[in-house]
Amino acid sequence: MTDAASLADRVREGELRLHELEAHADADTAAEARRLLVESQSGASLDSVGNYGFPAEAADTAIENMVGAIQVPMGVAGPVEIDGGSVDGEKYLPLATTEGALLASVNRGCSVINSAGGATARVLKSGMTRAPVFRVDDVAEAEALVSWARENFQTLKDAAEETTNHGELLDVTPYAVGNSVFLRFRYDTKDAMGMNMVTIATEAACQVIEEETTASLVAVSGNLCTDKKPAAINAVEGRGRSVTADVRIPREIVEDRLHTTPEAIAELNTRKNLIGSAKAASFGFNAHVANVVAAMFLATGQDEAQVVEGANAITTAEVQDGDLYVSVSIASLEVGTVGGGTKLPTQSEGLGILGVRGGGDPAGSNADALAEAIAVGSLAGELSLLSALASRNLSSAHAELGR
Ligand SMILES: CC(C)(COP(=O)([O-])OP(=O)([O-])OC[C@H]1O[C@@H](n2cnc3c(N)ncnc32)[C@H](O)[C@@H]1OP(=O)([O-])[O-])[C@@H](O)C(=O)NCCC(=O)NCCSC(=O)C[C@@](C)(O)CC(=O)[O-]
Ligand SMILES: NC(=O)C1=CN([C@@H]2O[C@H](COP(=O)(O)OP(=O)(O)OC[C@H]3O[C@@H](n4cnc5c(N)ncnc54)[C@H](OP(=O)(O)O)[C@@H]3O)[C@@H](O)[C@H]2O)C=CC1
Repeated sequence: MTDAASLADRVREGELRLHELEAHADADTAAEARRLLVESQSGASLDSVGNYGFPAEAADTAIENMVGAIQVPMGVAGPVEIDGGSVDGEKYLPLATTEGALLASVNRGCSVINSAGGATARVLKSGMTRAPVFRVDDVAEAEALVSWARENFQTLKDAAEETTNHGELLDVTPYAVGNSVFLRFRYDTKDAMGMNMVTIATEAACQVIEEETTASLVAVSGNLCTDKKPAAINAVEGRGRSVTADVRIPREIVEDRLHTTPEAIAELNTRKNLIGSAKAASFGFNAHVANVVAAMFLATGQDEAQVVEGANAITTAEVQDGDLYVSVSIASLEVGTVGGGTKLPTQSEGLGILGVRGGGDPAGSNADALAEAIAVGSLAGELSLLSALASRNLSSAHAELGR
């Protein structure tokens, strides 16, 4: 019997395990069986969680033990005019969030950017990293490993690239601490965010290192990568895409549309985003770039834990000949348009709104375009929030739209 109730009974009786139901029924039935089990054990209703709008099978490489889907509302801001290295023209920005006032804020920023003639965005550096950690006997061996890695880059590149059609090893940077050696591998992963790709490729290179040197691999990830943790190395060296967006806004537009002045925004940016962040020892010298990064990550199927790195952003604001110049530079924005969650039906539609679904031509251009769109969305959000703070209407806006 493979109906959901029978499957749930068989799990209760210890005949089947919760995670192996897909071997006995289609993915939707397996998810329904799990809901029945969880509902009976917890007393919770999972009616809404079970009311999802895609075949459960489409999520088979995205989740295990699936019971349904959490639905986050999605909206659009814009369209916003972007002059990018890989994205060009008017684009609606897809954002998924539960924070009332966020879309209104980004929308206002987009509308002001349009009135100023559009924003410029460029990816300035690109490369996904993986840094395995090796054990050696002492510092003499550490030095020998570091020298070997420097002299044998081509050998490591050949081994790594054997595992992928798209990935290219760009460089390997060694770091040694006593008898621990870290080799930070950096790859061009084209349109993939690349964490699976670079982990597989680096593991192949590590095998060669163990064969050719005295070093022992302790772990393919030694945290100097650094993935999904706050880390200065990403803020300084970059990880994924390092992307910048800017705009110059005439004074009249700042006064009419943002209810403040270029001077007030520039002062606020210095005291809040620069001095305040420095005093807090924050990596994020910005107001709420993470808001836009998180919302666009959810809407386009990115790995949501990497919002940690996406918050490594600096916002600048200055008065130029009476007008306002604002920029946002995100050091480590880890995005892809193929692989991972980008394949899911709703997320893939989110990418479609930006015209960046799947692989780009040339390879890598779609992920660059996505990074540039996120940077412009962040710029719009910064502009609007800084204006709301400068004109003292942040709390009233949230009281009106978010409660
Ligand atoms: C809320 C506004 C935009 C009002 O701003 P306003 O200027 O009073 O609004 P308006 O009614 O005059 O409309 C201006 C434009 O805003 C947009 N707009 C206006 N309303 C909507 C709406 N309902 N839906 C969609 N778009 C909307 C729209 O573009 C509109 O132009 P139009 O299209 O009409 O020509 C403004 O007060 C604002 O941006 N406030 C800031 C809110 C914000 O950024 N919240 C998120 C961040 S807060 C947080 O999470 C982080 C924090 C604060 O803790 C970080 C930190 O420490 O700094
Ligand atoms: N393994 C880990 O340690 C971690 C994994 N993750 C997860 O990894 C996933 C993302 O990894 P990622 O490697 O991006 O995705 P996938 O593992 O889904 O692999 C994407 C693959 O798509 C192929 N591909 C097809 N067209 C292109 C193109 N135009 N550009 C680039 N690649 C293309 C590549 O194959 P080929 O290589 O053959 O060329 C590439 O390896 C996410 O689900 C994330 O949550 C996140 C953090 C850590």
